[in-house]
Amino acid sequence: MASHIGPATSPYPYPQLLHAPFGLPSLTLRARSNKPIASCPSCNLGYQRARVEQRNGLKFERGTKLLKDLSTWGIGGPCDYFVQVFDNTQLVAAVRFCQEKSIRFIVIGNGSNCLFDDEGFEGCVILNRIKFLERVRPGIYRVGSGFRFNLLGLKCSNEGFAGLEFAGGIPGTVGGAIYTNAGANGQETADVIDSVDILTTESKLKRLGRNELEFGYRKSPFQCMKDLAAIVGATFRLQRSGSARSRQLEHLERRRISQPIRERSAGSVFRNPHNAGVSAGKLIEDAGLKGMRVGGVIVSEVHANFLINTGGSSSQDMLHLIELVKGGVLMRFGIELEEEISYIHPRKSSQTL
Ligand SMILES: NC(=O)C1=CN([C@@H]2O[C@H](COP(=O)(O)OP(=O)(O)OC[C@H]3O[C@@H](n4cnc5c(N)ncnc54)[C@H](OP(=O)(O)O)[C@@H]3O)[C@@H](O)[C@H]2O)C=CC1
Ligand SMILES: C=C(O[C@H]1[C@H](O)[C@@H](CO)O[C@H](OP(=O)(O)OP(=O)(O)OC[C@H]2O[C@@H](n3ccc(=O)[nH]c3=O)[C@H](O)[C@@H]2O)[C@@H]1NC(C)=O)C(=O)O
Repeated sequence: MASHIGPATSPYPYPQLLHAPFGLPSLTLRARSNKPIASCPSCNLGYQRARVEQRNGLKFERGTKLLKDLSTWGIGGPCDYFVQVFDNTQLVAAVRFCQEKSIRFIVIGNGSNCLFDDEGFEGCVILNRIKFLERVRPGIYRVGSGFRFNLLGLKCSNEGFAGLEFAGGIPGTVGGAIYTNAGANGQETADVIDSVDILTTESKLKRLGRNELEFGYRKSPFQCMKDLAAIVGATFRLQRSGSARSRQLEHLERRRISQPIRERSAGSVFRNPHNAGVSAGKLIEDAGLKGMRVGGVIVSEVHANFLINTGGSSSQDMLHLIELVKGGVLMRFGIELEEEISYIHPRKSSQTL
């Protein structure tokens, strides 16, 4: 998406309080710019004063936010700027701020489909918290893109409407689900979209009807929309059904048994290969790769398409294991797996691995 605006200007170092670990002698710490950091007068340890930039009621945290705290994998270093937005006006203001400063930005939801880098992100990370839910008519739900997809799925099914049963148990946001065209159990997000509201890079709000949007398996038009700043909301059209909730409970139970839901993962790492008639997870298992480990990352014994951060994993560990898995499947079956997750490069705009 066109989330990367202007050159990557990285005025590091930003603020972290960089106190040295307890017991260590006083150090002159250096941030990534190699500029020395001032000494703390009280404890004589190196530090930088935390800085927050305020603009139009928004608080931009500079250099203190660790991306590992924003991703389900628990991996990622600091971002130059971090801001949370709760409505469209704030989102517009955040995007304008980035444009004025010529800094890149990305919009994230729950970080359940992202691999951040240990080096962090030279730009601004906008955390989407646009969370309204409106019942327009029975079966028609208008919802903010920061609304939890799991919760939307549970509510709709409980209220007797079918189409979003599969969303139960999916850890992302509505925006992330639309962007990735999330799917499971034979259903996908695109099936029930009526329209999607977006913010363009020219700060225009636009409503796109379902017939203007072409989706595919784990593909949406938003992934290559040049003037997209963010998805801000969507309207879903569901069908009345007395069995939606019981179907959802069955899916949830199957998910609980077949996926390592309590571990640190990003769901399926690879898309299922097109026309191969077999899932990526099965291919990885049959290539003998379950349990393969690099540093803190392991191929799950429960579902081989899930790579688990067992603790202390680096982004390099993850990238390395992804390459090993791809290589193993290619060698054994001649099939090239394609990543489903997005890798957020610290400096480059491209997010493909
Ligand atoms: N089936 C399953 O069990 C699982 C499914 N998933 C899938 O991953 C999805 C990820 O959701 P979530 O965690 O919220 O997403 P993330 O925060 O992980 O973001 C993933 C990508 O989606 C884009 N994105 C997210 N929100 C928006 C938005 N409002 N507007 C435009 N682009 C957006 C971002 O693009 P950019 O970087 O370009 O800004 C980002 O790279 C889930 O909904 C689901 O599809 C994940 C785990 C398990
Ligand atoms: C988890 C995600 O979505 C999941 C979604 O939850 C499930 C449930 O419908 O179906 C897809 O997985 P999947 O194709 O691996 O589905 P599963 O039902 O788990 O497995 C398919 C087949 O492969 C076999 N299988 C799976 C994993 C494994 O390690 N070994 C194995 O043999 C299973 O036994 C089954 O016969 C989605 N993944 C993709 C890439 O399409 C996600 O997108 O992050």
